[in-house]
Amino acid sequence: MKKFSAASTYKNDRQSVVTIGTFDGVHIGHKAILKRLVETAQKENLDSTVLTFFPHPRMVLQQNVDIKLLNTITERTLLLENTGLDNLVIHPFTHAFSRLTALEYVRDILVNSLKAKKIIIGYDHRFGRNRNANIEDLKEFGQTYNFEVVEISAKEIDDVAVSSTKIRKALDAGDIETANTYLGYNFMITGEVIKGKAIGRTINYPTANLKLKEKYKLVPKNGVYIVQSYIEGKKIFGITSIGTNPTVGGKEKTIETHFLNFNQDLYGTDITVEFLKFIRNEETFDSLEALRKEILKDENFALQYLKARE
Ligand SMILES: Cc1cc2nc3c(=O)[nH]c(=O)nc-3n(C[C@H](O)[C@H](O)[C@H](O)COP(=O)(O)O)c2cc1C
Ligand SMILES: Nc1ncnc2c1ncn2[C@@H]1O[C@H](COP(=O)(O)OP(=O)(O)O)[C@@H](O)[C@H]1O
Repeated sequence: MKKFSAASTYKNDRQSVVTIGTFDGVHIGHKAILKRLVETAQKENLDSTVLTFFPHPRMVLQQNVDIKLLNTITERTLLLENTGLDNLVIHPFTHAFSRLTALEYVRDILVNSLKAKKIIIGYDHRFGRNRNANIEDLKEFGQTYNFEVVEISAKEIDDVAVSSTKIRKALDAGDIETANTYLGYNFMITGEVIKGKAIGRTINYPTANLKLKEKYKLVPKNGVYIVQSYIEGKKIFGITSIGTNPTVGGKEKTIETHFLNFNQDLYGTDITVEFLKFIRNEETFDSLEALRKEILKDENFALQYLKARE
């Protein structure tokens, strides 16, 4: 897959079949569209091209809204790459871009830059300044500029019944199983292991504290989860606590994982934690000993759950 950091840098002799969207999550609904894109391109001897935007339009247009995304741009890029497409254009979504008229957008970006011969798009897609234009307008532009519009119907979209919003809501409620089913992979968070208060080891539960690079990454609701990671290529299960650690008087939100049957220095390394199941809400305990006993229960619950899955 070739990656381009703006439509203006796109270079290609071949014409393309294009699909456009934010694709946050690259979930099973997105994957159905992307599969169609790649298959159409192969059949018609065109390049398959995805036009996506970063930052998320709402991060730019509604700056007071603290929008959280299912994927970092790195994750989105990797997930899109795995669909087998030829070209990924990550176009900077700026105020200036949002002010382009429908005509300017179609002519300059889709036709002149991306050489669109065919555009596969959802029935409710809107574009151009103030989202003024719709799919019927796009079809008209197609007659002027000689491209075809393939509409994905409401039924096709409803049949999948998946949306990034539904997945965000599931994660906000700690419903990892629903989120993972819709995503088609395990929801994950990547960060660098940093030093914490070094209390964990004193209760025999050392925890790798993750520092996230991206402020906009969605973190599931506070609580305790069963997770898995790949450390030096080996799958290791763990129990993750998300929250402010009220028992030890914490204030900042932390994401910390105790890996099961594991003893290794992880400071400074990048770790990806894949979420498998919610165990319980975060609680305030009277003592560290009471917390230790509860974590022991969490550990046993996780071991049983993982054993039953085998
Ligand atoms: C599985 C697990 C469950 C946890 N549950 C809670 C909890 O319910 N309440 C709480 O205050 N802290 C909870 N913690 C966080 C501990 O307070 C924290 O790991 C401990 O203070 C060590 O912090 P440190 O990494 O800064 O040394 C939990 C930690 C783990 C690993
Ligand atoms: N089973 C384990 N799970 C998580 N971290 C472990 C484990 N064994 C050793 N470690 C190491 O111990 C560190 C955590 O110890 P801890 O006492 O909780 O200190 P901190 O407060 O700095 O996180 C981890 O960052 C990692 O380097």
